Amino acid sequence: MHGTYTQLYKLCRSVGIMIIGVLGPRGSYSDHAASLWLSKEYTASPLKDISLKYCDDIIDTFNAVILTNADLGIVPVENSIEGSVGVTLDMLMEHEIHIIGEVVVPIEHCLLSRGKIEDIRVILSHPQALGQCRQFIKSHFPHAEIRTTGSTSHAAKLATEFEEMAAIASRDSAGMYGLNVLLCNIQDCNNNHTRFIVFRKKQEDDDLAWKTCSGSVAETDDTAKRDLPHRTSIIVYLDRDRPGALYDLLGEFAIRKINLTRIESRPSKRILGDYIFYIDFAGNISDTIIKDALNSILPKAGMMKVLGSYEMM
Ligand SMILES: O=C(O)C(=O)Cc1ccccc1
Repeated sequence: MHGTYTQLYKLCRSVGIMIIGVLGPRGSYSDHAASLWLSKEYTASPLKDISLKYCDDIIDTFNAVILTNADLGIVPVENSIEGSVGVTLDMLMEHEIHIIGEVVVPIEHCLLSRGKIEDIRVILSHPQALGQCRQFIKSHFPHAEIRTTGSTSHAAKLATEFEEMAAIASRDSAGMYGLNVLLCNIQDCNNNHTRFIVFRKKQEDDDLAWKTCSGSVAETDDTAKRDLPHRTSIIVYLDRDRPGALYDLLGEFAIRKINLTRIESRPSKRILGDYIFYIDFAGNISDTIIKDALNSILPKAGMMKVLGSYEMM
């Protein structure tokens, strides 16, 4: 199976097709995020040059880029109701990837089924979607069996099999899989948005953009894009547990008036109570002030990984 995919990728690349890994099947929110991103980035070039590879889950989407040479991957990273997508953060730490863009997608979950509301015994969806509709499920279907799936569109596909099954998924996937929309906008807060990241495999010179000093070649590329507001994402591990270590690290941003847009901790998986930090901030790694901040953090950190700078949405 793996060999067949690899041959297919080689063929696509040889004829100039860009392959993008997303959560499948068709109709997932990741699929929608990919369309939005492509329409923004590739307005001039025809979409026939792009081929989406539908992956079973987020880990497979990373593998498509890391192992089977998909050019890009698009995965959810955080949601305004449910917070971080833990598996995405873990994969960002585990693999050598480079973030090149982000897409923010408004999410309106619907309850889809072949049957009627009173038939529903089983509710299927991606864990993030189930989390975003936790109160809805508890109040409307307190006795339903809950089953998790790799994506919301996979849930919709499965729900076509039995009338007692309902999927929490997008309105688009109802049309694609021939399901009825029983209820719409069922998430626990009206304002529901998910941020997706667009990434590729890390290249050797990606780190030169912040490791080289002012006036170097790396600093001068892509000047037009640098004028748009950018976000930079890094991962830091502090190694030695000491009072004020995080304060000290964050101070490097504060003294330069760099605006942090997100900070998230995740277990290091070494020992209980040991964490790595995911930090996003406004600015581009090609900017001198950002380079200075990163180069000042480097000696204070046990490990620092720069994930990339990309246009803010
Ligand atoms: O399952 C999907 O459709 C995804 O793309 C993951 C997801 C699930 C719920 C909200 C946003 C993204």
